[in-house]
Amino acid sequence: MTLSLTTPRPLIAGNWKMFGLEASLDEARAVAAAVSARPPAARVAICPPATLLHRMAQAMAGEAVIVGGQDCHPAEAGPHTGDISAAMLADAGARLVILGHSERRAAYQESDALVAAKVEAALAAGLEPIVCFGETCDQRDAGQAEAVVTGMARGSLPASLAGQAFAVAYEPVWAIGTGRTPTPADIEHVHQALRGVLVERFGDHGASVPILYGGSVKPDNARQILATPEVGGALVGGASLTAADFLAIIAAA
Ligand SMILES: O=C[C@H](O)COP(=O)(O)O
Repeated sequence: MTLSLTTPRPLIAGNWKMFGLEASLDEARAVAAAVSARPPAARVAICPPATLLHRMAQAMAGEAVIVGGQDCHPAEAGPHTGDISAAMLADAGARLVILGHSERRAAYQESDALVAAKVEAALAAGLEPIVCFGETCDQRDAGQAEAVVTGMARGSLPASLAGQAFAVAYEPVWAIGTGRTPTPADIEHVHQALRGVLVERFGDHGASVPILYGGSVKPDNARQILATPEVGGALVGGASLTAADFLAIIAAA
């Protein structure tokens, strides 16, 4: 990864999804111990399920690992059974939150407008959002990847992000959990298009917002993916569940 003085540190974020019980905290502790002993070039985050958030944040206190949530409700509080607000995430110790992940867009019909409202809620609670976009296999095959992803970005990134700390993630749906990845050229192409949207929306600030890649990032492909122009980090699913694999990806940044 080529870094200039104006390039922010890359971000390597682990998304544990709906995996992890109390014993899994040992993996996070192992990650924290390693990155604290030998600080990496990248910022490191882990986003556990909500049940582990508070305990992980306590375990990571004073460590160089940021703890984050995987979603939040757009409202500050209210009668929303089963939901969690951004303020609750922050209260539990989260400092960032993943929003608009394709698994939520697909399972709960989350629209770009809803994702944008969640981003507003996250900012109000002082959380750094990681906002996700990605095309399906059919959309890629139809040559629509760039148009789909930039359209999602325009609809999901509210103007209030101007000047705020945030990241975006390009996650092709067909690459998530499949072991398949786009070519570096294809990743660069979509990231360049996303950079164009970020600059169009946020000017100079948009030029420095990290654009993460996510979708089957593993220890054996991380170095190549992270060296791709315009890749500012990774959003890692399965390989973030074990300290050994996640640390290998962190070391590649
Ligand atoms: O949020 C993470 C992504 O969905 C990638 O998941 P994966 O690394 O298991 O493919």
